[in-house]
Amino acid sequence: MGESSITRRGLMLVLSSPSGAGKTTISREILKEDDNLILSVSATTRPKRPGERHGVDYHFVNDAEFEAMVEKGELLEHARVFERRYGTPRKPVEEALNAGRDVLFDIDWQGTQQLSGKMPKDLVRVFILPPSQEELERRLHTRAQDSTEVVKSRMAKAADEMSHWDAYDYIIVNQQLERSVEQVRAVLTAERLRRERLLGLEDFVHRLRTTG
Ligand SMILES: Nc1nc2c(ncn2[C@@H]2O[C@H](COP(=O)(O)OP(=O)(O)O)[C@@H](O)[C@H]2O)c(=O)[nH]1
Ligand SMILES: Nc1ncnc2c1ncn2[C@@H]1O[C@H](COP(=O)(O)OP(=O)(O)O)[C@@H](O)[C@H]1O
Repeated sequence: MGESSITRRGLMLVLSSPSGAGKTTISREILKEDDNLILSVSATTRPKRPGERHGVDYHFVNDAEFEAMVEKGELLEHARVFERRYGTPRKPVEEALNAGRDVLFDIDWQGTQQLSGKMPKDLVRVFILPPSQEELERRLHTRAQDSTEVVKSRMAKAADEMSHWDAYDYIIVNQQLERSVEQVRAVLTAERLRRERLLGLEDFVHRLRTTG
């Protein structure tokens, strides 16, 4: 039996949420069990939290280094969040997509908006909401790596961030973690089958229809 000759361009799976809703936790679960999905590691000027690793969680850079990346056009998108700068390195993304690999982005609504303008066909946008305001606050405290002051400022911003839900294709309320993870997987499974992403389909069907 021959293999089907259908291949596919990679897709860009964007996960956004107000800080603390659970997107980092969900991303890690998805990445663990998906060989064709890689994480886009952003550059940021924010300080490293305990447990975070340079080049794995973020590329931790200073303001001058970040500005140099912007100047050289090395970032696909960039934005300011909580007074810090964040951006997506372009090269790894382009290489992955061309190789048929999918890329997961943990970026905010500003970055999503920029990518929507640049690469609308490759983009699948998922917005994650907390089940309630109380639970969001509880999760921010549980994470316990930010000062009370930072938690307060993040709660204040959450209301603003959540107003951008309508710029996303899929909305997931992260109540039970396992269920949310399943839901993101379902989106990924379906989006991978979209006709527009498939390459070599005409030839494949032509051969299926040719007798002899
Ligand atoms: N536009 C943009 N946003 C990013 C990027 N990397 C991270 N973010 C967003 O910046 C915000 C703060 O991220 P972080 O400091 O890691 O705190 P978190 O809220 O615990 O994830 C989150 O909303 C991220 O999605 C990026 O490369 N571009
Ligand atoms: N479904 C869930 N139920 C309970 N706690 C959760 C759930 N999802 C995430 N958390 C917890 O909430 C906190 C914030 O999650 P995190 O993934 O860091 O959020 P984000 O990346 O959106 O800022 C973490 O302590 C995490 O373990």
